Amino acid sequence: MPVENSDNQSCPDYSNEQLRMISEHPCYDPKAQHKFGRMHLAVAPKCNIQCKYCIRDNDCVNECRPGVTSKVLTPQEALEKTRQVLEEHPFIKVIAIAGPGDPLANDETFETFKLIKEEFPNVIICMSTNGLALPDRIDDMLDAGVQTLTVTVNAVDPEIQRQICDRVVYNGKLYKGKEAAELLINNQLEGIKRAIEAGIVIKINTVLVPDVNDDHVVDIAKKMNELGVFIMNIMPLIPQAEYAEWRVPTEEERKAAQASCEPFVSQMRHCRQCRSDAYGLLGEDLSQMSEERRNMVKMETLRKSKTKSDKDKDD
Ligand SMILES: C[S@@+](CC[C@H](N)C(=O)[O-])C[C@H]1O[C@@H](n2cnc3c(N)ncnc32)[C@H](O)[C@@H]1O
Ligand code: SF4
Ligand code: SF4
Repeated sequence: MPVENSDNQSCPDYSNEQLRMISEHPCYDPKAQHKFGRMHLAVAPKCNIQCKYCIRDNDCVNECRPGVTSKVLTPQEALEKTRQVLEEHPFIKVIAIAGPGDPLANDETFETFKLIKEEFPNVIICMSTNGLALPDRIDDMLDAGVQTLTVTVNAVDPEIQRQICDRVVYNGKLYKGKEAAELLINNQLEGIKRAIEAGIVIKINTVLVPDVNDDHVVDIAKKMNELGVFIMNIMPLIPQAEYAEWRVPTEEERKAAQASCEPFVSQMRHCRQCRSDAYGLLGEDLSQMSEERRNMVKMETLRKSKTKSDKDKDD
């Protein structure tokens, strides 16, 4: 069944199973965001590239941005956390690994997913990567049960990419400058193509960096359309690291970028730029709540599920 989208979009035909996953994934379907939650397991601290806007931090309790976590977990700790959280919050349907580094640069990612898939075969397994190692790890990802995947694509032109990331380590070798940017883009495009062929549903993240890639996002969207990417998430730059002095794109600039890309790839407009250990509904990160507030949310969830089962019995 083709997914509803613009006329000139070369969307693959999605299977019923893929459509079910999309409808239960709070980032892929805006209607799912108030019903279903996701949990990020922070098991992946290392990264194989250095984006000029990224700072990865552990022990951050109060900061709410990508790349931070309170603690890096081992695969076994991640499994135990999943047991506890899914029991208390059964509305969480997606178990994801999104850092604090790059999931494909950490073998713990695959160990964790295998443990989780064995015990919770019905959850949606999701991952977020820069895509450098994607062509090499598709089979490992399929073995580990990955079904939905986000790739961060900030440029499809190496001259623009090198202004955002110009250092990558691939097969033990350091690449710099334009060569690094070219390698990253080629692997991302090849990896996305192969992942889609393998049945993985793809979202891309694009960090909107004013005066660097803002006029270029539409070229990214056109390329993603050719590949059959499901949805594109244009996120505003959080100024830090080498981009600490850069300006944040205005709301108008972000909306204009989304509008220019919409004819080519559907746009996600409800991203919360979550932490690497966020869990719960998108707008209600339980990792950031006090014990007391968490218990209130838990009681409310139990109350709602009891009301629903009472209503189902009556019907
Ligand atoms: C922390 S990364 C983890 C996954 C993976 N390493 C990646 O880059 O896709 C998750 C997302 O946060 C984004 N991100 C990191 N630092 C950011 C910043 N300063 N401003 C906006 N987005 C940022 C990344 O580009 C990526 O899309
Ligand atoms: S790929 Fe992800 S974790 Fe690595 S430097 Fe870039 S944003 Fe940070
Ligand atoms: S950062 Fe955005 S895309 Fe990722 S889990 Fe949060 S809301 Fe979804």
